[in-house]
Amino acid sequence: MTQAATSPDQKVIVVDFGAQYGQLIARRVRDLHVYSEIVPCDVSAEEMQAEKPSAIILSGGPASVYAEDAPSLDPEILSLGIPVLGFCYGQQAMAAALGGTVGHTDAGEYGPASIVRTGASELLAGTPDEQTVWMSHRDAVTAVPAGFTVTSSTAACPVASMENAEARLFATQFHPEVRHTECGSAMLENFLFKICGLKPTWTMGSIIEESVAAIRKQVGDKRVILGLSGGVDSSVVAALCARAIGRQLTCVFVNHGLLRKNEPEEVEEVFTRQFDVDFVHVHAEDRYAALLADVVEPEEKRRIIGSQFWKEFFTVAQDLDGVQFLAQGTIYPDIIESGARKTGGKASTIKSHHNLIPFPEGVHFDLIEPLDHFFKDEVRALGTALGLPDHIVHRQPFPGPGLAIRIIGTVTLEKLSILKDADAIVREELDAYNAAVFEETGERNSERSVWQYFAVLPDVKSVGVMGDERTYAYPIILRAVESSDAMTADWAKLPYEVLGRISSRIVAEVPGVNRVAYDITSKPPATIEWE
Ligand SMILES: Nc1ncnc2c1ncn2[C@@H]1O[C@H](COP(=O)(O)OP(=O)(O)OP(=O)(O)O)[C@@H](O)[C@H]1O
Ligand SMILES: O=c1[nH]c(=O)c2[nH+]cn([C@@H]3O[C@H](COP(=O)(O)O)[C@@H](O)[C@H]3O)c2[nH]1
Ligand SMILES: NC(=O)CC[C@H](N)C(=O)O
Ligand SMILES: [Mg+2]
Repeated sequence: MTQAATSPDQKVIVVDFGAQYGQLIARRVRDLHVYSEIVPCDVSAEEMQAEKPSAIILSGGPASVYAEDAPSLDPEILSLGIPVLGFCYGQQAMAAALGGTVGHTDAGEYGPASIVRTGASELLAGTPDEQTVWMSHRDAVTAVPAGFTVTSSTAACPVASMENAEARLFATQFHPEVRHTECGSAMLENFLFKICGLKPTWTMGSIIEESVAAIRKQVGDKRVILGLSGGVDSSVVAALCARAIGRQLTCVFVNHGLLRKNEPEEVEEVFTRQFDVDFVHVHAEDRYAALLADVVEPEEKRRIIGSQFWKEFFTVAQDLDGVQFLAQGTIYPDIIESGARKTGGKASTIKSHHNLIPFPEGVHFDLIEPLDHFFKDEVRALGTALGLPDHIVHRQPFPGPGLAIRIIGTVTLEKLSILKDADAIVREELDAYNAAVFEETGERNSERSVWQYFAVLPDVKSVGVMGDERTYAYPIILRAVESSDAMTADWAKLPYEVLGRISSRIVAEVPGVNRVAYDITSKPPATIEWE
C-alpha cells in the first residue's frame, strides 16, 4: 500500500459498512483540516488500536443489522476509550453492539426530515432545536443502550440521534456528511474540535512536505516511470515526484489513438517545452486499434485498454536502467468506484478504472500512488500549491480509456473521427461559456459553471433531412455536468442559446451526424461517462 500523505499524530478513522458515499465522511473531516482514512468494517479492536486514531466514525451501509450476513462491529472498539460517532447503519450497529434494539419501520425515511431536540447534546450543541437533516433508512433504533439518552427525534423516527457523553459515544440516524443536512458540518466540528479536542493542522503545505519525503524514502536510488496523461492527477504526481527525486523520473505518455482532437500534440508541447522533465511519447495507436476491433462490452474495453497500458509502460521500462516503480495519478474515487481495492469495503463495482486492473502476466512494478487517498478538488488544491499553471489544474477530467468509452459499441476509425470533431466543438463552446461565467462570478466552480463536458457517440442512426435530402446518420449526445468530486453529479442547466449553438454547429460541421440530444440525467442514477 502506498501512502505518501498521512499525518499519524491526528487521524480520524472511518469504519466503512459499505455506504456508496461513506467516503464523503472522510472528505468532510478533511475539509475541516483533519486527516481521515477509511478501513473496512471487519477491523478488530486490536487492529484499530494499532492505527492510533484520535476518533472513529462509523458509516452507513446497505445491510440490516439483524440480517444473516450483516456486517457487525467488534464491540470492543466501543470501549477503547476513543470517541466514536456513528451515522445511520453506524448508529444501528452501535446500538446493537451495546444491547439496544433495532427494528424495521413500516415505511423508511428518504430525503429531508425535520428533527426536534429531545435532550441536552454535545454533538448538536449550538445548532437549532428544530432543523432539517437528510435521512435514508428503513431500520431504526427502538431502544437505546444503557447509559444513552435520545437527543433528537422525527415524527417517524424516535431515535434520530443518541449519545452517551460520558463514554464519548455519539450517533445519528441521519447523515451529517451530506450537504443537505443543514448543520452537518457544525455537528462534525463539535465532534472533532470540542468533543475530541483535535486541531485543524492538516494543510496543503504539510501534505506536500510529507508526500515528498515519503516518495524519496520509498524510491531510494531506483528509477521511476510515471504514466503521464497531461491530466490534473498525473501532472500533480509529476510535480511531486520531480520535487522528490528529480532526474530519477521518466514521464511516459501513451498515445492510444483514443485521445481528443489535438491532445497528443498539446501534451507533448507542455511537457517538453514548459516543464523540465524526461518525457517519452509512445505511439500505440495501431496496437490499440487492433485490440479493440469487435469489442462491444464496456468492462471488456476497460480491461483491454488497462492491460495494454501496463504492457506499454513495461516496454518503456525495459529500455531504461533500474526501473522498479510505476507512479500514477490514481485518486480516491477511482478506487472507490472500481470496487474493493484498498478500501476493502463492501461497495459494489460500478466500473473498472483502467489504472486499477491487475498486471498482465510478465509485467510487474511497485506502485507509487501518492494521491490514492485524495479527492479531485483536493488534488486541484495541491496542484495550485505546487505551482502548476491554471490550465492544467483546472483542466476537466478525461478518462484514461479515452474516447473508447464514449463510443457505444465497436470503436472504428470512422466513429473516432466523428466523435473527435463533435467533441472539439463541445469543448470550444463550453470552454468559452465557462470563461464567461468565471469572468462574471470570479469563481472557477460556481453553480453555473460546467465541471465536465463532452460528446458521446451512440450505436444508432436516425433519419433526418439536410438540403432537402434524406439523411440516415448518427446522433451525438451531449453530456455536461456539474460536480466537485465526480462521486455525484447533476446535469448542467445550460442556457438554451448555448445548447442551440452546439447543436447547430455539430450538425453543420461534422459529416455523418444529423441530430444532437442532451443527456439530462444526474449521477446517481446514471454515471458521468456512458460506459
Ligand atoms: N494516455 C496516458 N498515458 C500515460 N498514462 C496515462 C494515460 N492516461 C491515463 N494515464 C495514467 O492513469 C492515471 C489515471 O487517469 P486519470 O484520467 O484518472 O487521471 P489524469 O489523466 O491524470 O487526470 P484527469 O482525471 O484530470 O484526466 C493517470 O493519472 C495516469 O497516471
Ligand atoms: O482515469 C479514469 N479512468 C477510467 O477508467 C474512468 N472512468 C471514468 N472516469 C472519470 O471518472 C469520473 C466519474 O466517472 P463515472 O461517473 O462515469 O464513473 C468522470 O470524471 C470520468 O470521466 C475515469 N477516469
Ligand atoms: N443508509 C444507511 O446506513 C441505511 C441503514 C440500514 N440499511 C437501513 O435501511 O436503515
Ligand atoms: Mg485523464
